[in-house]
Amino acid sequence: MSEPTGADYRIEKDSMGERQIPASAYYGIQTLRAIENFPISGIKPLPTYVDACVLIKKATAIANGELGCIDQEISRAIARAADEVLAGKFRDQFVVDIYQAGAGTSHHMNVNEVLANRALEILGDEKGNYQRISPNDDVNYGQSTNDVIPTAIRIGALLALEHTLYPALEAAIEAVENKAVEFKDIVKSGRTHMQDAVPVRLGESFRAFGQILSDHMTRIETASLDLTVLGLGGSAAGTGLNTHPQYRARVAKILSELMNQTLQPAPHMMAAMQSMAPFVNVSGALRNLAQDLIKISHDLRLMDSGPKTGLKEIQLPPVQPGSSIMPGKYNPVMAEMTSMVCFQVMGYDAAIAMAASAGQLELNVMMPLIAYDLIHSIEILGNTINVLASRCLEGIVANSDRTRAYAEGSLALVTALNTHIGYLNAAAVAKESLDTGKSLREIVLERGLMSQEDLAKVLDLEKMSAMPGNG
Ligand SMILES: N[C@@H](CC(=O)O)C(=O)O
Repeated sequence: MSEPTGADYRIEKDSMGERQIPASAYYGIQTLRAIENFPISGIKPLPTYVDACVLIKKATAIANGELGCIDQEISRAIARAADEVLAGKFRDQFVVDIYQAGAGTSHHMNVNEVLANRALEILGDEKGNYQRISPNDDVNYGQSTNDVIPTAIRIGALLALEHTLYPALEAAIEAVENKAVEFKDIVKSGRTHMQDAVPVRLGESFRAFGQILSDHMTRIETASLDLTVLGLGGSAAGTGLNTHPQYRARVAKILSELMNQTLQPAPHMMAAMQSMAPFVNVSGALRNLAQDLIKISHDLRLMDSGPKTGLKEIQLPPVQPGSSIMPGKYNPVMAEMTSMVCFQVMGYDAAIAMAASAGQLELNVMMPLIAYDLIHSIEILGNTINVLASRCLEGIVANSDRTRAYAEGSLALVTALNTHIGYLNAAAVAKESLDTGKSLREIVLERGLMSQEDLAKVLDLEKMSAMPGNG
């Protein structure tokens, strides 16, 4: 980065020396060094992660102000600066690459510097006058990256779940449950091993999707309970050095109020700071959802395959021309995109697992990777499920003639004859039907295995495909 010139810069000083900082910048010298050290991915911190860090800084400023650890006026200025960032201002000032200093110290100092400089301006002072408000001594009073960042990952994940994933899952569940009702009488051939199996109802296939998704939502909600237990107040190593005795409880209470969610201090700060288990747990629940979502999106693609040479049991809503060369082609693009996002979530989960296992003694320095991968996982899954619901699931149309024809022609219907003519006789009927093209009905009657009347009762597709209790 080239140094700014003339009145365009201010001089800031840290333990390594002096540097020129662009006069307009709210970040400071430690952020500048991190920008230079980590030109890695070009990916800046996720807005939700910035929100999480800034919410924590607001809570710590209020707690430390109330406890007399920092000046009241400074506490109020930091809290106001935090509110401005939360309202969307200064977002371009959070600039450190996601692959950065272990533990997240660079991003953390970026947050401390932006809030200190904006708080200085709020008090009518100049940016960079750290004698008055210091990023380290005031904004970061009684805190360390080591307790702030694991807390920020918790808060960021909770925000992302609440704002993105849960509403999307609710919309998708509602969409497939509506389809379950709409398709309740539509009989289709079941398929196991990708071979003809006994008939089912298309509506039940969608009811199953709904149940699968709502079970995942419960699993994720259960896993996320761990995120509400905070190591904030442990400072550098979990002992709480430099914190007021009442700080832990007070900051958790203030953060709970800001989040409108019950958060509590961990029974053992060191454990909550060192162990990444809560993140692995949530990520595992996301991976689990992703795996079933892949299954569902693949099922949709299979059932929609065609239009002339595939199953075409359902029609997914066409949302864009599919081909750059083949006219009139509409591809199941929403389902395709869903699978890709799910693979990414599974990749993030593998990276999170490796990072989580790399803690040493008092700290796991791999937290920046966990922060990005976990929050991004939640958000891309949420965004995916949201558009999958509105642009695909809600508009699915059944091709009931096609499903009926497949179901009627399926050899697996002989399964219903097992209890009447025995498995071996039924297998012989199926084989003859496959070899000769004659219908199952015809062969059973020819062989005198059942009366026409009994056969009609047994080969009743509606009865065969009914779920117990659903008629
Ligand atoms: N991660 C730092 C602490 C901090 O940045 O506050 C360390 O343990 O050295």
